[in-house]
Amino acid sequence: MIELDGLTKRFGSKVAVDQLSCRIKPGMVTGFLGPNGAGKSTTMRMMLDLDNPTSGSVRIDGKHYRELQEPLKYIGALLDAKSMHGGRSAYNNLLCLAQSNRIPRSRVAEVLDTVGLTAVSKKKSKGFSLGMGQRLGIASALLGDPEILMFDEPVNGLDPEGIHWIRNLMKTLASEGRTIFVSSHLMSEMALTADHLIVIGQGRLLADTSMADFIHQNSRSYVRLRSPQQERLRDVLHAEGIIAVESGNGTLEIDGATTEALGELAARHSIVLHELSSQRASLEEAFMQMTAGSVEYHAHSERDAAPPVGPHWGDQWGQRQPGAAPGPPDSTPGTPGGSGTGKGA
Ligand SMILES: Nc1ncnc2c1ncn2[C@@H]1O[C@H](COP(=O)(O)OP(=O)(O)OP(=O)(O)O)[C@@H](O)[C@H]1O
Repeated sequence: MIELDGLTKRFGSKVAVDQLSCRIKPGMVTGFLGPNGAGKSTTMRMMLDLDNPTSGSVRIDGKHYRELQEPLKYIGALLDAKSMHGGRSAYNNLLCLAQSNRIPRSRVAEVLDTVGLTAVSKKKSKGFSLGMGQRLGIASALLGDPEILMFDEPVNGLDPEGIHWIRNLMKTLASEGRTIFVSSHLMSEMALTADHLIVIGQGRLLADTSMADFIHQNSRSYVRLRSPQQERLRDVLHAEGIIAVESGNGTLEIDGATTEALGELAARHSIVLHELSSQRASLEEAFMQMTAGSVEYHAHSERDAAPPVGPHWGDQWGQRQPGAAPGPPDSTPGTPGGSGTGKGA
C-alpha cells in the first residue's frame, strides 16, 4: 500500500503537485492518468525519494522510502528507460543493482529471461532501442521481486507485441497480490489495463475511482440524427422540449432520448431521416473533457478558436472543484474534444 498525504511540490512559483492525497492498494493495477505536465513523474519521483516534497508525505507500507532497507525488495520502479549505464552490458547493469541490494546473482538471468533480453544480455545498453531500454528498465524494477511496482509510461517505445506483453505482465503481477502503479496520458491504454484510476490535472486530484465506475459514469450515450429537413426537425424537437446539439456535417446529437422515440416523432411529422443511430462517446473523450481545464500546452486550430455556442457536455468538469468526485455526464450533449462548436437547436 502506498499512501500520499497532502503531497505538494513547488519548483519556484510553479506548483507541480498540489495537495495530493490518495491510497494505492495492493492486488490491482492503479492507473495514474493526467495530460502532459500534470505532475505524474514528479509525484513518482517523490515516492522514490528522488525529489523532496515541499510539504506532505509519502508512506510505503507505513514507512518513508528512506527507512526501507534494501528498497529494491519493497518497491521496483521504471521511471526513465535511459537511466542505465550505457557503457555496461544489460547483464552488468542489473548485476550492479543486484549486488548493492544483496539480491542473488541468479535473479539477474531470471529477470532478463522474463523481459525477453537473454539473447542480448552481453550487449552494451547504449546500443539498445527505446523498446529494449524499456524492457531493461522493467527488468531492473523486477529484480528485487518487490511487492510494489511503479511504471512511468511503460509502453512508450514498445511495439504492439511489447505493449501486449507489458499489459499482461502488469495484470499477472497484480493478480499475485502486488501493488501496481502505472502512469499514462492515454485513457484508452488505461481502460485495457487498470482496475482503478487516479486522475490528476495541474498537480491536483481530479478523480480517484474504480475503472468500472469511470466507464459507467463517462460512457455517455446519445442519439445522432441527420435529416434533409433539418430546420423542420429542429422546430419539432424544440416544440417537444428536446435539446439537440449540432455536431457538424448536418447531424444533431441528443442525450436522454431513445432512437425509437425520436424515430416515431419524426414519422408523426413526416420528416425524412437519413440517419437515426445510437452512439456511445469514448472514454478518451471523457478524459479529455475532465482534464480540459488543466492541459498545460494546447494546440490551437481555427475550430478551437471559435467561441463556444450553446450548452456543452464537458462544462461540468471545468466547473468542478479539485478533489471532488466525478459526477455522471449531464444531459447536455456536445462535440468530441472540447472544442465548443456545439449549437443549441
Ligand atoms: N525540475 C523541475 N524544475 C522546474 N519545473 C519542473 C521540474 N520538473 C517538473 N517541472 C514542471 O512541473 C510540472 C509537472 O511535470 P511532470 O514531469 O511531473 O509532469 P508529467 O505529468 O509527468 O508530464 P509528462 O506526461 O509530460 O511526462 C510541469 O509543468 C513541469 O514543467
